[in-house]
Amino acid sequence: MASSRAPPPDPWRLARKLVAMLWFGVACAFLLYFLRCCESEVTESFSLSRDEAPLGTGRYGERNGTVSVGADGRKRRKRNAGDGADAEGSMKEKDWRGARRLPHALIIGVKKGGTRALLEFLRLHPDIRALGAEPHFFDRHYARGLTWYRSMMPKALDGQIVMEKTPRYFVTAETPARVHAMSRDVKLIVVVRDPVTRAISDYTQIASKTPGIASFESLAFKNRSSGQVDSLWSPLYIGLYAQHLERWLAYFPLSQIHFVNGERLVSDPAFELGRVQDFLGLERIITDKHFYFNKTKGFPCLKKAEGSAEPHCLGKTKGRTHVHVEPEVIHNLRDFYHPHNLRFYQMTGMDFGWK
Ligand SMILES: Nc1ncnc2c1ncn2[C@@H]1O[C@H](COP(=O)(O)OS(=O)(=O)O)[C@@H](OP(=O)(O)O)[C@H]1O
Repeated sequence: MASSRAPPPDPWRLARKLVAMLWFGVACAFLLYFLRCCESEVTESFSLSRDEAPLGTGRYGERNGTVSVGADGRKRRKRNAGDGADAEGSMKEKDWRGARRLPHALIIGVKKGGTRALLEFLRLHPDIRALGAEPHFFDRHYARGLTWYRSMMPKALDGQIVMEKTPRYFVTAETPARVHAMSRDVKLIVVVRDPVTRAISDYTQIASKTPGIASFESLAFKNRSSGQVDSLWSPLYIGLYAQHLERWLAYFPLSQIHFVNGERLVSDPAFELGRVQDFLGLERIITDKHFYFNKTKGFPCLKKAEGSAEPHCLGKTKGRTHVHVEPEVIHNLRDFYHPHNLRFYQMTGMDFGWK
């Protein structure tokens, strides 16, 4: 009688099946990993080819149906009620979805004008992604190329404005042409402050790092007795705003350059922030509700810092006590800057009221 029992399984066949299944599993896992990993790179190379465009057209916002085109033709992310304060947090969660892009806006100066305060305040805006450090790309690291520069930028969603600040850009001769070569549409922001106070602030910082440095009074003049100012001494040279602006105007129209009043950034930060948000084509989200005046610091501070619930003032190197400078020297410098300031007011169409 024939047996009805099935023959025992062939161990080799079983092993081959198992190996094939294992390979299939490994291949699937690899494929999934590869797709996820490369998603941001695909977006990056996409935006790299769009270096000319001020706002790239990465696809994430579009896929979510959250991008609209504004009157200026720029794409904007639509914000839901409640978005804003926690937008940065949610951005961090979704960081892998963003793409690194070249900046759409630059704070190009001036040193000691209040550039850090402006950047810190702007970072509260959910449509701004700002690099914290100063990359010094256009003045020091230009040879590293735009790919390097782009890799320094924080990831941003479609419609978000990427920006950085390097105050030295305003005064370096080669920078305007280089910035223009990156993008003719980039928006430029300059925080200006009374050039005499700015020079003293600059010197105070230099002196804090240079023990034994000569006095401000002796460095400010080529010849103290004749009152001939040394306009090439860096703390004084930076304050020749009209001269520096002229170089930028050879490449960019005035309408593309926004001037922040450094004194008013201290006395009324919400006012200046409102103007900057308008200039950047952003909804006015940063308002006086975000600031309080810290009596100890003597400066406006943030009620809540970016990504935190804690109040935040700028560090010790911002808003420090200036070195004493003889009143007569201050008077001489005011006279020296007077015609330069008038020219600057004329060029910008703004009277900053420096004495
Ligand atoms: N809110 C707030 N808190 C502190 N400091 C403030 C603020 N707003 C503007 N400022 C002024 O910013 C000055 C420093 O300017 P910068 O940030 O451009 O300096 S730097 O070039 O980056 O070194 C700094 O200059 P000094 O007062 O001379 O230290 C401040 O006057």
